[in-house]
Amino acid sequence: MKTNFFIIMGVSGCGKTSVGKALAERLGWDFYDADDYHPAENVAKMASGIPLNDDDRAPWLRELHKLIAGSLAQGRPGVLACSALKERYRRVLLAGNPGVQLVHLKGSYELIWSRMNARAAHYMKPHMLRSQFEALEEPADALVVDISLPVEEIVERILAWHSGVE
Ligand SMILES: Nc1ncnc2c1ncn2[C@@H]1O[C@H](COP(=O)(O)OP(=O)(O)OP(=O)(O)O)[C@@H](O)[C@H]1O
Ligand SMILES: O=C(O)[C@H](O)[C@@H](O)[C@H](O)[C@H](O)CO
Repeated sequence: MKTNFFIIMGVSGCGKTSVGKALAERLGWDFYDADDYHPAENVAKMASGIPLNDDDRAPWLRELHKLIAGSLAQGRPGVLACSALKERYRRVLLAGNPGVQLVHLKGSYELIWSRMNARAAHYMKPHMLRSQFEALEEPADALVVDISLPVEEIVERILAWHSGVE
């Protein structure tokens, strides 16, 4: 199956936005950041230091599923940066959406912690990182890329995979 859509996933601060944008630019595909689709209540909850639960994420995931289905239906390939931490969340995103490839940006707690602390003001505060790792269920079917590499190199690896399988 030809890949028409990438979901760049992983815990907060793993580099989804940086890698997703750069990848979309290289491919000439549309870029979407799932953070832009959180309802205001979810952002307020995270900003107050409370992790989201399954119920908070459910409507957000349904919205993102529609987004992917809509872009595939229009024949517009895309890249979505989305935490997609649990298997059941990924099932919602992928249901009936063929040609979507997951890319898991994987790195240590310590590395991501240090990057989150260095990042300019963001509603997701570094102390929330523990809960992100607790929620994470690593996918078995993703392309896994090590985030200690520079963004450009991560993008090269995804592009190499993409050209190798098609
Ligand atoms: N491969 C990398 N090498 C060095 N720095 C990186 C890399 N990837 C991301 N960063 C930096 O780490 C920080 C977090 O990256 P980014 O915002 O892209 O992550 P994210 O997964 O989208 O985070 P969130 O989900 O919390 O929005 C940023 O300051 C970014 O510049
Ligand atoms: O599922 C979640 O808990 C959220 O999507 C978070 O991962 C943040 O929105 C994102 O990472 C921004 O920091």
